[in-house]
Amino acid sequence: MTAPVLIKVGGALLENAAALDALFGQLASIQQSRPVMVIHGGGVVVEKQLAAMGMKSEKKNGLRITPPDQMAVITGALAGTSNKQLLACGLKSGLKAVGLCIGDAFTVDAQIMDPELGCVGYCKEDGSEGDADLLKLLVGAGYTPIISSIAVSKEGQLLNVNADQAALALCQLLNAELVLLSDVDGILDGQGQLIAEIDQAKADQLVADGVITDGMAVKVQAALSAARTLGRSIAVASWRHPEKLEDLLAGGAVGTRVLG
Ligand SMILES: Nc1ncnc2c1ncn2[C@@H]1O[C@H](COP(=O)(O)OP(=O)(O)O)[C@@H](O)[C@H]1O
Ligand SMILES: CC(=O)N[C@@H](CCC(=O)OP(=O)(O)O)C(=O)O
Repeated sequence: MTAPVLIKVGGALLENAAALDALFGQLASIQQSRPVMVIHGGGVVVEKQLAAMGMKSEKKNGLRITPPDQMAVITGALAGTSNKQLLACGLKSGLKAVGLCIGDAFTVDAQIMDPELGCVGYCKEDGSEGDADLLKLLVGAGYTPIISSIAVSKEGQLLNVNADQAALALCQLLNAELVLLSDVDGILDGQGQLIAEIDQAKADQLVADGVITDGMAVKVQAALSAARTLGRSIAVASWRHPEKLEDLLAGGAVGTRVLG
């Protein structure tokens, strides 16, 4: 089987119906020649739904502190609202889309990351304890899995996994080609210019200088880790330009290449 393409999309995409349609149109076209899977976030949706319930939310080093009493709302926002909205868009685009989470069939093995963060999940980075069977079955039969970052621990607890970290675990499990799509053109330098290529040393420097912060710092670490273990670069680009996706997959200069 050709290596699948794993596209990670960030939450802000869910608020942009035109961009969603354009992206899924491209994915349907790519799916003609190679399998596609989508892993998604939905931080914006989580924030809106927590606020609507009168709940406060905070992040620490780019990760959402997840008290147990917020887990039902967060699960609903990610595995429910966000996942099913993307599913609907995928189906409309002609894909045989299926909406899942990383906990289905214990695809990704996750455990509590740090009790101070509450129900935040940590995935084994190399995917060694996951189970790729379900996704291989679906992808082999021409389905397009659309997967949220809600995990289930071995003890049966629902966990909130950062979607970039979930993407990292999945791409390692499936040896997939990972593309991280966000609301920016790629990783930007101190002048707001796109960085074409970045390695660990350059990333560490930009994080230390406060140029790479918040969610982008988590994303870059996930991409560096995947690039290192898979032995190939990982692209960080924008979902605002889906027309560039095929060029990106063909190795063109689109977004930032994160080198291992
Ligand atoms: N150096 C940087 N280059 C680009 N974006 C950055 C940088 N540092 C911080 N960011 C922020 O990271 C955001 C993308 O990360 P995140 O919010 O987690 O996105 P997503 O939801 O797409 O995963 C950008 O919208 C931007 O505000
Ligand atoms: C632990 C943690 O931070 N979970 C994230 C999961 C969603 C996510 O990562 O969404 P984006 O890709 O849109 O940022 C959260 O609750 O926001």
